[in-house]
Amino acid sequence: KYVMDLFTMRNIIGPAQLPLVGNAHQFEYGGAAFYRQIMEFGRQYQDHPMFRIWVGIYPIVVLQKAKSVESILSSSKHITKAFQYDFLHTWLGTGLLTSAGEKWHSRRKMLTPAFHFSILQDFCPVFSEQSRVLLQVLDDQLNADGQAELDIFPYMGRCALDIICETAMGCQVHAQTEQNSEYVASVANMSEIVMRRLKNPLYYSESLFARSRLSAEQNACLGVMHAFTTGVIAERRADFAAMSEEERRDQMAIRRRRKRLTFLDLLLFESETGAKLTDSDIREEVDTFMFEGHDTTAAAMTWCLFLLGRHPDVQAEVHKEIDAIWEEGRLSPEGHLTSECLNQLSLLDRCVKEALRIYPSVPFFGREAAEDIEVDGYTITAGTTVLALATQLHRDPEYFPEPEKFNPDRFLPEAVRGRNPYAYVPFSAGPRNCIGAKFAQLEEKAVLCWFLRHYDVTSLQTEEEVDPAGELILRPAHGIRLRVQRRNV
Ligand code: HEM
Repeated sequence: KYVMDLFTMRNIIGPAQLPLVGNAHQFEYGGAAFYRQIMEFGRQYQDHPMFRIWVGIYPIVVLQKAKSVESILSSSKHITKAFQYDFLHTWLGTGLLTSAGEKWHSRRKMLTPAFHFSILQDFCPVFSEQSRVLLQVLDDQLNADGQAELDIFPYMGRCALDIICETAMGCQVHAQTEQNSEYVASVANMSEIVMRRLKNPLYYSESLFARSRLSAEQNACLGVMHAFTTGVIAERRADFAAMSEEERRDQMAIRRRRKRLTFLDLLLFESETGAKLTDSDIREEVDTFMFEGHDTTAAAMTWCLFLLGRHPDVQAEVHKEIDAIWEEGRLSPEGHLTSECLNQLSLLDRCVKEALRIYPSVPFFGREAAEDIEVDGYTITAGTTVLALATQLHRDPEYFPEPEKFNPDRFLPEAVRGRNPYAYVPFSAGPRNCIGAKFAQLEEKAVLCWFLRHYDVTSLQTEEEVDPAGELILRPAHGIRLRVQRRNV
């Protein structure tokens, strides 16, 4: 296979490789340096629809143009994740993100209703309540002038964790008030470990990896993360078990009618009735949604605040748009932001989209070519790992002139009209797109709306200083330092 791959890949441009080692000896060890390196490859080969790298004997074809990405993402054939996702199995099992075939199809069908638009509206009060907790926590950090300088990323991580636990799992973990970030920190470590493994072909062997220091670190992270998710399931299961059979069915009937079936309730319900999910089936989905549902939005909100802190003119306009909600009395009678309010925040919406263009929370995602594919005149053979590099794709000057510039107007309706939809894919696209995309966008806007209603932000780092680290999530390697100043509202 290796020799065949060497032959078929010969036409695809990429850095010179060594026999058997490929480019592995060149890969930078740290996440931030690796991100810079991959982006540099992208720039070097920007006139090509793709480039290839070799991790030992395994080729990876990196797609960085809308048309080449389209040929993979739009197809219902190439929906199996690249074999490198197997490195996530000890953590996420074969939950929705990592599963394939019939298992993926049936789970996707089962879980889609839990993120239906009508349910999202019910989550809005939670978004507001948890944002208020965030404001209290931040207020405690302010000095007498109502000011503080802090790294905002961990605060966003804990806020997003509280939100996903309450909305999807129906349980409160109080990560914000108890400053409990052991789970959040373990997710960050795990993400780094998986990336280190991905870059080192020796660690593709389970037995070699099991003997490494990295594997011991991974086990420690898994202990923390699985204990956390097991606790969440146990709490919800106890509530569930306390009900009689009839009550349970009634509860489900009531919730279904009101369309308020939380994600975890749905799994527990299915475990007792239809699909007969086992405990480990439930755990892998809870692990998957807990990770995908908090780390991605935390990074997205953080990067958006960083960019607004770099562009005070745009921030001033966002403040005006947000203040109008309070001035015109558009909050719900309970004082929450409603989905209608949030849908009217068109400038904030464009800022969120533009931030996801420059700093997509999921910087790359991979598929296995299900059959030989012709892409822009190149043949990619069946079984090859294909990677969509969102960070580079989103910087294609054909669609985004002056790509490094923060310009929310790129997402005005007239600018979007006619643009190839595959030029911008922060939530991936096609059948295996992000199931939580709408949830994420609403949550981001709600939290940012509360945040910016109460604070002015100034970024204390420049774009050159923030150093994004390209791991499973695009996280700021040294945090995002902001000066927050309480507003007079
Ligand atoms: C700004 C926030 C988010 C971004 C940028 C994002 C992005 C993505 C991307 C790019 C993928 C495809 C990954 C791949 O193919 O490897 C994905 C898949 C997924 N996302 Fe998100 N996501 C976000 C928020 C969320 C939230 C809030 C949830 C859950 C509530 C979620 C749950 C999932 C799941 C379960 C998948 C796998 C879907 C499947 O394969 O069928 N994501 N997301």
